[in-house]
Amino acid sequence: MPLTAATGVRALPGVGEARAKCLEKLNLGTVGDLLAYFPRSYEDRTKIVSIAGAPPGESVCIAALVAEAPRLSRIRKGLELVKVKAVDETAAMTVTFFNQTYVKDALRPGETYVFYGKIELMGRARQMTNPIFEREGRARFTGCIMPVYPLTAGVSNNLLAGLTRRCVDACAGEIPELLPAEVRRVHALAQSEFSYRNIHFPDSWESLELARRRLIFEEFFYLTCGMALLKSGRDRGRGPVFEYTDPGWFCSRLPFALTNAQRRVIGEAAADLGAPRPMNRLVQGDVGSGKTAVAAACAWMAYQSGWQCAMMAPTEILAEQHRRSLSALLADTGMTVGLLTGSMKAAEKKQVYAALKTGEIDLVVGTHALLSEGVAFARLGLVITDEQHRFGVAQRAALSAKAGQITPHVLVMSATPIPRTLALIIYGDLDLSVIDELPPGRTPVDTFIVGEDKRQRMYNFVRKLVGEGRQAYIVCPAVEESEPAEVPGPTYEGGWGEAAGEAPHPDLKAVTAYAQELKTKIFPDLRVAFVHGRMKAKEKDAVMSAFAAGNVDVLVSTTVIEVGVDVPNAALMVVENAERFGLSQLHQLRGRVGRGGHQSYCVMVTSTRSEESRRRLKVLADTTDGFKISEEDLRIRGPGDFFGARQHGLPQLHIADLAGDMRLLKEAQTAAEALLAADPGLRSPGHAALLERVKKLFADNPDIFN
Ligand SMILES: Nc1ncnc2c1ncn2[C@@H]1O[C@H](COP(=O)(O)OP(=O)(O)OP(=O)(O)O)[C@@H](O)[C@H]1O
Repeated sequence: MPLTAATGVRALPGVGEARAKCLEKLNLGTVGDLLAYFPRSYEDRTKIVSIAGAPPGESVCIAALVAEAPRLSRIRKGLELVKVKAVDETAAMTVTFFNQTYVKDALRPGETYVFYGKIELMGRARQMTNPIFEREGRARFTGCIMPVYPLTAGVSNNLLAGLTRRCVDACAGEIPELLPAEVRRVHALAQSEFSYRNIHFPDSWESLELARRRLIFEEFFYLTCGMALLKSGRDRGRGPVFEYTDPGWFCSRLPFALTNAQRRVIGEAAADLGAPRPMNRLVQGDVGSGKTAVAAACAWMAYQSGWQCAMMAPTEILAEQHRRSLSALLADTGMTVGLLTGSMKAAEKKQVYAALKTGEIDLVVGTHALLSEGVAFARLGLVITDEQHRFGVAQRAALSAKAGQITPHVLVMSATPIPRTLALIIYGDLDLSVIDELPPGRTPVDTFIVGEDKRQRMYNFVRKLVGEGRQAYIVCPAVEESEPAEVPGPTYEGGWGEAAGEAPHPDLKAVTAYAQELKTKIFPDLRVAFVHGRMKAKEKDAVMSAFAAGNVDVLVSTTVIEVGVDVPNAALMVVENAERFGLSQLHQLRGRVGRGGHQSYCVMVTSTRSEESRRRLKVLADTTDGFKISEEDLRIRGPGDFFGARQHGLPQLHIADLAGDMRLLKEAQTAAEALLAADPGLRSPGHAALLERVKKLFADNPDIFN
């Protein structure tokens, strides 16, 4: 039976049940999976030299004749040696294999093999240890550019290379060419078959580059098309038209005058809310730029128009805080604000469910608990998510689905400024509003980088500020707090950001121990408290509330306070082991202070000697512009770290890298835009296969195209 992309791996020679199981661990179930399993690097095995001409210590290929029968000797138990003499016209060498007895029969005297390995000189004798070899002329593992695949137990590189070679030979030509000819011509892209052949078994480095370019472009192209289709799909939905879209009264009674940027963004949202097409807007604002007021204004317009609003936050502390600050901003509006989090008692939840269903609650703030089955609304018209890259397309869609037949308006808030090209990809389905102005009267946070030698001075400084009536945070990098499970559920809720069920991080004790030390030895006269993600929600809330109320002077914390926590009286942020944080994260942490009228400070304590780390931290000391910082962060760490593993909710990319291949990303964006302008929705029959492929890339979220 001829191989096709759909053929299971069991049909390949040498793959039995056990091997198939091992391959499954790498998600390799079919020939098509193997074809799309790209090497992570390549080994240059193209250099073929003579024995005498081989530079010692360098990996090379040598074609040599096996001069005599290999000899097997047992040195001791568990150590067996096969030695063989090989010659070419320039010299002889001894080839030694440890614990590979099969070699004894595999190498035949009088035949020529190509050996790939390093020549070592022992006096004047030449020797090679454990080389890879194959019969001359086969050129499967030697004399070529060898792909190096990501592996797992039971799957060797040679096995994968062998299987993939078979698949490529049998069906690379069958892979349909989905990139339109015009796109390939304009962007000088290689053909599909060529690219699949050469990404696995490049015939030269130039061919490899061409193949990579095409495949990366292709992936970006599908991604951009997908995001654009998503957006146009949303645009076609029917939204609730808000009759009341004048935020004037709401704004006039706020305790502060809105900034121009806030006004503009509220205006943009109001225009969306009054239109029949559902709003899909991302509000990006640097830390402390006042996004909450924008959310409140929208929620109020929903209420005035007779619709309910749901706001989803990534953590319980934030949900609770949003509820507090929204309640304050909406105090005299007559709106009922509710809270729904996973740690609430079942009876409390039930009450909220009922009140949402009857429409008694006008605005509900909550965590992922809002997505629970029991949650149903009377008239959900507006969904707000506070993202920080934590929800992504699928979860936003899940909350919107609670609105039943209509497509509610969606407002996404993000405090992590991201470079525009990336924003287009990650939030490509959204319109963008930027709050690019801070409320007046904010003095920039003074930022210092200090070493261990200044620790005592830092403590004195904490004491001095507390003496002046301010409060301080001291953050330790102990636990990966801010990495919630990707899917909503009890893990996230219960664990509050740390995967529940995992053994506590050994450093966690450090936070508690450090807090204890501060409490008893360093600041016995101050009110010191601590908070971390493994505490029960109630305990955390109690500590946070006490801090917010000014009843705690020094709050020792893990990064649970990273996003959004708002205590204007806090004027000092100390970050321990600052080198262990990402720049954007440090920027977020710094954003927890300087929120009131007080001069505020950020002290980054580090004992790192690494030049690179110090340079990174200096970026932060030099600028307070979140966009600049995020660009630098992206440049240094790449998008994986930047967003946390797969937190952006995008399909997983096989070969393209969102930070590294920025130029190709831009090219692909341009090409996709042009194609979609000519054929919106990719409805022409000639693009049917392309459309299928785009949908497949988003297969994790099949609903998003409906
Ligand atoms: N126009 C304004 N004038 C004065 N203060 C304001 C203004 N807008 C908001 N604030 C205050 O600034 C603080 C920060 O606002 P908010 O919490 O909405 O910021 P944010 O954009 O959500 O920032 P973060 O992402 O860091 O939480 C709050 O204490 C809020 O009351």
